[in-house]
Amino acid sequence: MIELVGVNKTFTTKDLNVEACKDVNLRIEDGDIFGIIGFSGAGKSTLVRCVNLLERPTSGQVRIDGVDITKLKETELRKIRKKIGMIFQHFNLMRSRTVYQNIAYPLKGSKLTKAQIDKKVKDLLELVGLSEKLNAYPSELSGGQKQRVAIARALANDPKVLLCDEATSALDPQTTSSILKLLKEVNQKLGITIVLITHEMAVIKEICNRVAVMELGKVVETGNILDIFSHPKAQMTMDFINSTNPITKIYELIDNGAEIVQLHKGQRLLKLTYGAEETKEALISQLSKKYDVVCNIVFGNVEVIQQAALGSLIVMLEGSEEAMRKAEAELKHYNIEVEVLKCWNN
Ligand SMILES: Nc1ncnc2c1ncn2[C@@H]1O[C@H](COP(=O)(O)OP(=O)(O)OP(=O)(O)O)[C@@H](O)[C@H]1O
Repeated sequence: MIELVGVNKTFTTKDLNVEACKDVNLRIEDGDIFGIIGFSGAGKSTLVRCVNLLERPTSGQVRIDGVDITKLKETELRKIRKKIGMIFQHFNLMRSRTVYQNIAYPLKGSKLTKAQIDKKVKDLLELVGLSEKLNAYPSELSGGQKQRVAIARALANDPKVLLCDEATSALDPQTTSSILKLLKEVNQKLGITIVLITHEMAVIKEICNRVAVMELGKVVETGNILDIFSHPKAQMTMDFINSTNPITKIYELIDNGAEIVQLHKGQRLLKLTYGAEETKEALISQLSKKYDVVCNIVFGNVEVIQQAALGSLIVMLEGSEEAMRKAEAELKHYNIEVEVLKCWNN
């Protein structure tokens, strides 16, 4: 388990102090694929580099399996670092060495025999699907292939944790997907905990089970991926979620005064977000019967996150003020997020 306790990191330059991480408290369980999302400059890279002390926190603790590694001597720290692999946006491969040599490099000075190293490298190449490229040089590989080599190299020392610093940001969507699939395989087959930083919610959605949202050095929200997607609290989280949901087209339509969102007296436009549990209730049809409101679906979207359905609906509600207020309260009672997008009088 990784715990960050009250982690602060301030960079002091000639003319200013930058507080890159402010009082960060996080707990990452063994086996998690933990995402850290934030815009550029939010402090994600600094935070993830604090986990293996590539950056030393200005204050606070970094506990790995209960041990505060900021207090360890250099030799002890080196041992811990071997158990924390890392991959980067720009791969950081050694250009003058072959794929095979890149992967074997971290095993230099290990107790393994040459034959054992050879087996290990070949097994890793097979795991990342690049067995035929063992004698190629990095310049002869695509971006996705380079990242596969970097993953194999990061796994050479049998780490317990793999830190991924924007590992897919330089890759096209299809290659991103294949690398994320590989990371998931690494997590499931080898039981390696993955900490992944990104500025793309689509990446988080595809493989993470937990997420922390960072803004200006602070963690503004953290939780299970489905809870975060179905009931986000921080504005920053909502912005990230909206960035991957086609339903947010509605905001553009409202801004442009499109016909489809024009309201008449007694109408109200709502956005409803609901998780798997809530979909079991036929709530929309019940509402109409119970509260004498008309509820028309304007459009909707359902996506599957961590094998659970998450729905969003844009609905037009029509009825008396009292009836609509009660209908909205009923929706909230069933744990459905209700956002009033527009009322007839404004
Ligand atoms: N070595 C450094 N010296 C001074 N300031 C730094 C240093 N490293 C990072 N910073 C500053 O710390 C803040 C957080 O940077 P960081 O790279 O952690 O953010 P990020 O969320 O990873 O952004 P990006 O996605 O653009 O890499 C930024 O304002 C950055 O300029």
